[in-house]
Amino acid sequence: MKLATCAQIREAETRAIDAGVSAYTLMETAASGIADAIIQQTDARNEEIFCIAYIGKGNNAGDALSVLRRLMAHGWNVHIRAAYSAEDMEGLCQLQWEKFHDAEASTLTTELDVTAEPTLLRRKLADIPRMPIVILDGLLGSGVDGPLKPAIAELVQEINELRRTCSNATVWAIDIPTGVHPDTGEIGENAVQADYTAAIGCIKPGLIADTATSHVGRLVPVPLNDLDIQPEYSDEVIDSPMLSRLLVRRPYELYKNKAGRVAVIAGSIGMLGAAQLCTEAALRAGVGLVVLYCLPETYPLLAARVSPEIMVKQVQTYKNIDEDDAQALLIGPGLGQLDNANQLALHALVSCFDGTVVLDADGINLAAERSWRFEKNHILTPHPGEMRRLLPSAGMNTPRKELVNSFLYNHDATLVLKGARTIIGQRRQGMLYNSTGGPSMAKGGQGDVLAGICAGLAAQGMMPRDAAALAVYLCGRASELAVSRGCSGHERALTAGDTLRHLGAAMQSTADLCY
Ligand SMILES: NC(=O)C1=CN([C@@H]2O[C@H](COP(=O)(O)OP(=O)(O)OC[C@H]3O[C@@H](n4cnc5c(N)ncnc54)[C@H](O)[C@@H]3O)[C@@H](O)[C@H]2O)[C@@H](O)CC1
Ligand SMILES: [K+]
Repeated sequence: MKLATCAQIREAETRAIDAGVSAYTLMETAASGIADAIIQQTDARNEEIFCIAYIGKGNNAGDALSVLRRLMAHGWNVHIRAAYSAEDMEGLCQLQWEKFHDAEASTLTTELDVTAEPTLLRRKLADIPRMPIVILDGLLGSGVDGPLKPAIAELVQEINELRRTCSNATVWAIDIPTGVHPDTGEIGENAVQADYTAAIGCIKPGLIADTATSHVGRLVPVPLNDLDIQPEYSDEVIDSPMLSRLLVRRPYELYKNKAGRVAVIAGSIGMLGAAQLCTEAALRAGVGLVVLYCLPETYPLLAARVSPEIMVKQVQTYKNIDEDDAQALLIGPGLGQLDNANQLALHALVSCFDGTVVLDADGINLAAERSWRFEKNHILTPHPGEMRRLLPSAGMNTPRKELVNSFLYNHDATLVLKGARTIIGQRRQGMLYNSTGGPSMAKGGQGDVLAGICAGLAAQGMMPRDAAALAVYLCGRASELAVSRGCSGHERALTAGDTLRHLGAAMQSTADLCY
């Protein structure tokens, strides 16, 4: 999904309305997408769900009320906390309030809590049986102007307090977390801490600012096709509509020698698992053949350990690798320190390799130490520490986008700067920001899986930037599915192996255009 400022989205809205689309239709389309996204992402498991909408008085509140009406129709228990009384609501918000009331006539759980003390709400929450709570932040959206007024600021605090104290509460910000500046990402004195932010029609640039990451949480792009946004940025947030074109159906006659081959140099004593994870990840990315090259000291250990589908070849030194058939070469996961001869051999191998080279972990450390030049067919997947080794002169607080730009100034490669909201950069191309994943992935082994998938996709013919974008998105999505489908149950319990085992489900969810 493209990036656009609040002013640009307002212009697009005016153009749409001039072309005959009503503001009400835009709101209903947005709300329908957001409600679908919430239902898709909420781990229902046949439980009842309690939803509280926090509303202001503008169109952002109108969106929240329209979403709430849909969730109520879906059988959820709903409740509203409003900053203002119904008479103060603006046009479309008031209309949505009336529609909500009409729809709600046959149910009994809703009230407009304008004056109620927060303690009443807490008592009410204590009374209801333990069930998942979804909190909607519909306080303020792109119409925000200046510091939050007290009526809004108080409810922001209440949302954050509920999130902090109720382990079963999930906060969904509608369009923007209230208190985060939509265009700059500056965080106000009070700002909602969201688990998900459903971005409507475009991504406001503030949502991908480093400062805003922990307030925005998982970005959920909700398309609004009636808006013809003309962005001045070429940067984009990766979403399933962007990637589904890459997951094409395979020809029936495909066989292993035509499905790509990856050569891997990974693993050392103490880090054998990295080789196991990255080779299996390449296989699961759909590649036909994976060959792992090992030095004599690791050969017997790795040969006994990696998946049976992997070919394991022993070489006395990396100079002896003669690999003409592979379309991708992956170097680095758990590789450890090499002697000088093997370092030189790897440089020579990379320099003459025509396919895609994926460098990760110790592969990056080696390249940084030896000041390798990176070319168009190279993908590097550094975490922030490895990035600092690639750019030793960069300041500690340099924004991540600037780090990527500094690197691309000197190198023609595709750079994947890992972290919350992984960034993918390539010269003369807009930056790509990932939307999937989360803190569940903060664990060893995830990078090995990512590197293996990158190499596996590239070996199947994907361009480096496409392979990197799809790999990053799939790893995040697979991790989310592993947590929500109960394989790891709680975000803390996820392992890289769980991510790997959910790769197929993530591919299907991406092809199905899930949020
Ligand atoms: N642009 C579009 O095409 C669409 C926008 N939609 C929604 O509309 C939202 C924008 O709606 P609005 O322009 O009505 O704006 P908001 O709903 O963000 O809020 C505007 C209201 O908040 C008040 N306000 C502004 N700054 C404040 C502050 N610091 N403290 C307290 N109150 C403050 C204003 O006086 C005004 O009453 C978007 O974020 C999105 O949720 C959707 O309905 C879909 C279509
Ligand atoms: K909001």
